Amino acid sequence: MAAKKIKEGIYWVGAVDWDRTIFDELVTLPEGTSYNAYIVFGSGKTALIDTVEPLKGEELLRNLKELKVNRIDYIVSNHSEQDHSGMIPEILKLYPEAKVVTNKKCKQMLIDLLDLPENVFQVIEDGETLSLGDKTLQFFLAPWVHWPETMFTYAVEDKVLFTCDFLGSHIATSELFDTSDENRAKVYLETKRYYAEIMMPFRNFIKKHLALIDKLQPEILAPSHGVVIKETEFILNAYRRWVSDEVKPLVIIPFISMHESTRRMVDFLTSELSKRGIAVRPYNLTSVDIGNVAMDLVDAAGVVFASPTVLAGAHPAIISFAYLVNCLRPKTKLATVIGSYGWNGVVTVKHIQETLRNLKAEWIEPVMVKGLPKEEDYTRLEELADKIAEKVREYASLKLS
Ligand SMILES: Cc1cc2nc3c(=O)[nH]c(=O)nc-3n(C[C@H](O)[C@H](O)[C@H](O)COP(=O)(O)O)c2cc1C
Repeated sequence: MAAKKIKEGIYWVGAVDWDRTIFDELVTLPEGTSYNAYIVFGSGKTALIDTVEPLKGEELLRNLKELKVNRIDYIVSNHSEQDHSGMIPEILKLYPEAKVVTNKKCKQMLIDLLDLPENVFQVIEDGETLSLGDKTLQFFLAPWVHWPETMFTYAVEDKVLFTCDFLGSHIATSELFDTSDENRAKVYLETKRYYAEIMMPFRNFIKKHLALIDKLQPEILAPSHGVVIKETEFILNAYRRWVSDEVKPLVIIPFISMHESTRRMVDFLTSELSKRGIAVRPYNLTSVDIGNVAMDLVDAAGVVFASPTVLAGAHPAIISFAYLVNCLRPKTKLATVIGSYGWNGVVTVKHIQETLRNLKAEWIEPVMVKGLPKEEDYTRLEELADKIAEKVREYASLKLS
């Protein structure tokens, strides 16, 4: 994709990965992705802000050539992960006069990850500025979105904030900005997916970073994946909702069933919750896109883990999912377990609860059934639906922060 102008003297020079389907060997990419690098031409100096995934490095080099960039004074590194930093060694070869501008932690990580030598760095502190002549860059440490060394770079006069992974989305597009109506829904969805999969564990750090952005009042948010954002409030408001403690009256039921017993319980509970006016979404974990479940976890009030007992514990697919939920630390307020067993179902409940030790949710009494659910088991599920519905209403009506 050719270089694109953002403002006078500021250009997108990144790369678009149209057909990438998975990231970190974990996260699916229904819309592909992009690696956004930017160049800022001041009257005196030129700064490149982040680079791209080395597999797409040719695209970055082509864009620099197209813009006739014959000197780079600074390579600003907002984040040391290789999809943004991986081309720094190549850029240093082509522009040996350049200094890598970053914070102390990021410097060490770049040395560790890319084997860069000590002498290429210029270390900055939180809030420090760097003059490019008629343009100024200011750096703000923004730890844990999503690594400890992450930071933002602000083009002060132009009011463009380069946030690296923060506020990003995995979208491959030829559109630089998010302005078209058709694009809006996609940007919202993919930004939510990105938040759910990458940023959600860092909710409390993000609250602080949003407060900083409120102070800066940038006109443009330029993340390192997906579209560049002109309608800043559209994305910032979404983030504000996601990181708040408010939940929606939604219950998700991730489930596995080998011989249909657990599935019958899931179908029945789904219907009973729906009858009680609670939004509910069962997810069969054998075929689901985990990103979709993660998006619901952003604001669901409750999760019901539904599993058969297998070899003295829960089904491994449920445990694998529960492990992920434990890492993502959603704000889910209540949780419970349902499922079927042959001779001992207690172990299943314990296995799931132990896996979810980071989840700060209220645990509701589980319903475990021997074999297929019978009349009295359906009655227990009705009672469970009553309890869940009552609690969900209570939690979803609270304005917690
Ligand atoms: C491979 C396998 C291992 C099992 N291990 C246990 C077990 O350790 N403890 C137990 O109580 N039941 C065990 N069972 C029995 C199932 O939990 C029981 O059949 C249950 O009703 C299956 O639920 P489903 O129909 O939702 O798959 C096992 C079943 C299978 C197929």
